[in-house]
Amino acid sequence: MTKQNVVVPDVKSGINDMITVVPNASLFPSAGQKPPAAPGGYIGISRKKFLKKLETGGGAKVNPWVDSMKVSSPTHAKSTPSLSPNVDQIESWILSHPSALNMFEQIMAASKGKQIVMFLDYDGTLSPIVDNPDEAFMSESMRRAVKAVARCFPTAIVSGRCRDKVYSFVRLAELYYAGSHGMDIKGPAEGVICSKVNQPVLFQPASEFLPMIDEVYKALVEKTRCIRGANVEHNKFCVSVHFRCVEEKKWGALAEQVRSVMKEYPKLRVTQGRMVLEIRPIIAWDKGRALEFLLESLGFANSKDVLPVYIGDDQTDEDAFKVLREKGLGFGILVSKIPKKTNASYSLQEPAEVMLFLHRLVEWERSLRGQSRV
Ligand SMILES: O=P(O)(O)OC[C@H]1O[C@H](O[C@H]2O[C@H](CO)[C@@H](O)[C@H](O)[C@H]2O)[C@H](O)[C@@H](O)[C@@H]1O
Repeated sequence: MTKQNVVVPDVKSGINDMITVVPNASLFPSAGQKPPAAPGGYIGISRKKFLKKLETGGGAKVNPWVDSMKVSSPTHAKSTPSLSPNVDQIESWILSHPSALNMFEQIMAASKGKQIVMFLDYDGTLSPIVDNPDEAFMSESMRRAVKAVARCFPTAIVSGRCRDKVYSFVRLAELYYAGSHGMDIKGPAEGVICSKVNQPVLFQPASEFLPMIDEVYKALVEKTRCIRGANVEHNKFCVSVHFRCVEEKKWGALAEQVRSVMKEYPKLRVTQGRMVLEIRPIIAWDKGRALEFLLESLGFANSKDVLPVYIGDDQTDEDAFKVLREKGLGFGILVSKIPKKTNASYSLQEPAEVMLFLHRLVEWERSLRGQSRV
């Protein structure tokens, strides 16, 4: 196997999933290479303990892909007390990542004299996590909340999904959409002013990978056909292999099939999301770069007059949180019920709280403008 196709920069978990992060680790370490780093993103298990878990009887290493798949599984975490954070850890995490609802006034105080720009992840942020990715619908009340926010501030949806697919869920033409983990960016529909310079926005930095992604999608569908519950999703510039509905004892077989395909594609990498393996091009582009691109196209390149607020639940959202933190710009808000290592400043527990936060934003903006409350 070549070095390129073993890149696994992030392994994350999800909301109820006891997620862990394995930054810059390979899922398939080659000879002499260290096993994946400890789940540094997870609060509640030490690196030493995690490495120990990688060893089975006789010292044979468990397939690290399967291991990280297990660690990100709610059933696995629930049945493994050592993976659960204790009360002290939860309290200390809440102190360092307070609720964005409780801190609303402080957040708004920081926006004085600045243009707020909203960035919203989709799955797990605007819609609850469900078994079937095709049924991750957004509620009408959430749609109304996002629509109201977009009337007040430039608003973008930033998703791992194919842009058309996420648009079919959100159905609001006035938004910016960054699909395929930010590799497919489009501004609001024609007729809606979409940037300060009033130019349409369309950016696809991974176009040359389209044929390869089509090919790998077909190969993955074929190879995983025999594994009940496996679901391969074509996200245009990337592919998702879902294992949420695959029996845990089959995860090894699934990982093996994915590996057998991926070894032929050194220009693609695999990362892990919430019960999903994500296959995408090895290019220096992610949700963080998409955020920067959108701010620039809105006329806020290197500007201090902007306050971006990014809300997301996923490991891929960490790229955007990191950009905000490094630039000292705006705020990241992590949607999670459990402590996780994050670059976000604040937290919200679930999509219902995201909706409350959006409502408060709109009320705040309207009260500032002296408009009547709807
Ligand atoms: O960036 P996002 O908008 O959060 O997209 C990330 C992935 O979300 C979807 O998968 C996740 O949600 C599904 C529906 O709730 C769930 O079944 C799955 O287990 C989750 O991983 C989407 O299907 C993926 O293609 C996205 O990459």
